[in-house]
Amino acid sequence: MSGRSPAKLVLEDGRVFTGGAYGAEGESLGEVVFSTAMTGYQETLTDPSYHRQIVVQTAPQIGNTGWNDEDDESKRIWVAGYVLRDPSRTPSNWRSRRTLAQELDRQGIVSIADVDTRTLTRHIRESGAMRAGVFSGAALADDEELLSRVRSAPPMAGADLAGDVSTQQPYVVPAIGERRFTVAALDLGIKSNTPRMLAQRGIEVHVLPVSSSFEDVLAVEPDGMFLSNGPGDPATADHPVALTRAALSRELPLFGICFGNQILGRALGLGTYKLPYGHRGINIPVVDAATGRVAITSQNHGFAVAGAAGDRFDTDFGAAQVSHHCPNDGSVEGLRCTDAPAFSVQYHPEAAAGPHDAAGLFDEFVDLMATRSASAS
Ligand SMILES: NC(=O)CC[C@H](N)C(=O)O
Repeated sequence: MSGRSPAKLVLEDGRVFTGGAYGAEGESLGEVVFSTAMTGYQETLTDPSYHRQIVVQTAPQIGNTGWNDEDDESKRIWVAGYVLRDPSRTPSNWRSRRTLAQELDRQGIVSIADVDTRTLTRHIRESGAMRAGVFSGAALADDEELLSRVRSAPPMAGADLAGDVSTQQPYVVPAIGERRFTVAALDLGIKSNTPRMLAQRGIEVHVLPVSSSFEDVLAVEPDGMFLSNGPGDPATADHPVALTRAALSRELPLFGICFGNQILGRALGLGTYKLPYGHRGINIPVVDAATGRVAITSQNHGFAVAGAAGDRFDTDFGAAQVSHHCPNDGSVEGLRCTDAPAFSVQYHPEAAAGPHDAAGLFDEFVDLMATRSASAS
């Protein structure tokens, strides 16, 4: 027996899972999604792309390395709630400062443990990601009442969330070593490791609020523009799409990750759609159309760009193609312009804790800026 007080996870379709209260007690509402990552839970919890989502970990034991003061991907935990099978009772790691449960409690994240996460994950795979709520303590009530609270929450489709997570003020992450390039990074929910990996390549990163104008972008005299990951439905990201179109028409070198891939897709005239249950994990294969090579990647998205493996299409900015796809479901995993210096991927080259197969994409961005500045001078 865990000794935990009762808690419930209630799904929008009426399915109820019982477990024990973990972290903070109370109520959390969001979209329930599962991640198959078996490590890196601290990075998952602090990834702003998980804003308004209740994350289920399929790995049964989570929390073994506790919580440290170095690995956060942002200033806080963003997941709305957390669902676990069997949290570690005795974390052990030289960097650990407190337990996962303590940190969830400290940040008020209402979570649930002792859940049959295997059954739950199968249910989400069959019925799709949907709204849900975690309830414990004073928030517990009968199932009908809890279900009506879940159904009153806003769905993820149509949610415009980048403004909730973006920085209010611009800030600069200096280049490590000699500064080679300056990049304007639009913060749609950027993870700390992204500016770090750019900085390691001699890039001075100006992280800009999502509300920035194209004049704000140009004011940093950028050699390139970067579109970050972020939460919410890409169909709502009209302003970032407009900024991207402005960058494309000026032939400003551009690189986008995840939400950034969806925004580039829209800027090129493609649609986006909601996947049934998304891709969340750290061992998801991606095929490169140019070489046929497969990379094992970290992913976290619920939407995708409409298209198919290897598609070539005309855009307002010349030709472009689907550069990568996922062999699991055939969905688009990358875009590349042929006539403009722009590319993007749906997966995460900045992934920490790994895998690192895709880290070379940051070098490609550097090469794109180097080619561009050589041809301009
Ligand atoms: N990690 C991300 O950038 C996610 C992008 C988008 N919110 C999605 O779920 O598809």
